[in-house]
Amino acid sequence: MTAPMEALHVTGVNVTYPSLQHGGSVVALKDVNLQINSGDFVVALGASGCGKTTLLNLLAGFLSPTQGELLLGNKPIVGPGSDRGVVFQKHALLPWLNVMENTEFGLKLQGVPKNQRRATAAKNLELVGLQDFHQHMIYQLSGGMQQRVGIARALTCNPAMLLMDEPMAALDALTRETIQELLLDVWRHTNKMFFFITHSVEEALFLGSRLVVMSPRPGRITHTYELDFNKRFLESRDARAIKSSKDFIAMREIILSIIYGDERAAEQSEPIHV
Ligand SMILES: Nc1ncnc2c1ncn2[C@@H]1O[C@H](COP(=O)(O)OP(=O)(O)OP(=O)(O)O)[C@@H](O)[C@H]1O
Repeated sequence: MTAPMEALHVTGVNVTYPSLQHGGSVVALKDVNLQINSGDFVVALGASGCGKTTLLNLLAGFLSPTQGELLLGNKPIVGPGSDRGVVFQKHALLPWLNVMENTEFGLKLQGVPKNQRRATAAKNLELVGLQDFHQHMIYQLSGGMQQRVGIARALTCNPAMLLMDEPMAALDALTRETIQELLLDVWRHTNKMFFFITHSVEEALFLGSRLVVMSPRPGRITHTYELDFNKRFLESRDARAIKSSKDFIAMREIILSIIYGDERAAEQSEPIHV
């Protein structure tokens, strides 16, 4: 069974939260518009508080917009669903279950027969290089291996879209690079929509086929860039050569100057309240 080839449309989305500090409301997202097609790897980057997690929570269906619309295919997003898999930063696996049981968990909840769900989970564990670790308990795995289980688990219900909120943030630099490369292989293999949040400009440039830069107060998308460093990696397999290339470094400096500018501006301003 392949995931349906459908696009995600975010149109005119605003989110305001009640502000505990100031009594009024905080505008977390303002007039956000975004389209993601099958095979797009969209990375969101921006200064702290620019609304990245709020946007991911909307896509996951954990949160509803104050205004605007989110459509996956023809269906409005009104809550979490098996058409979207989420990979969290950490602590999302069930420690009392082994690797296979964690990976097949979503299919078990759906009532899929054991043989069938084990076959699907095994395929996804192979995709992330954990074919020899089915029986391991989560505490027996390194942080990088745990994130591989997280990715396999998020893929197991064959979602149209994979949502990732800083999934590499807790990993050491070397493991992080290995998982970045693995993620690009998974992306090429599955051709799903990927939405990925990071604080690392280098990671964003390396992974994304589209980079959306967000700016805080109020949170909005201010810049969009189409990128091909990921495709260049998939052709050459030489991540170091790509990350040290002139155009990669030039793009990194452009993005850093935007984000540093936003951070300085945010330090000097109060959140926008309504
Ligand atoms: N539940 C909430 N209640 C009130 N305000 C919130 C809530 N969640 C987020 N905010 C505010 O909304 C804004 C956007 O927050 P969000 O977590 O989406 O940003 P972010 O870009 O993911 O930040 P970071 O990079 O620091 O994780 C911030 O000003 C934050 O303080």
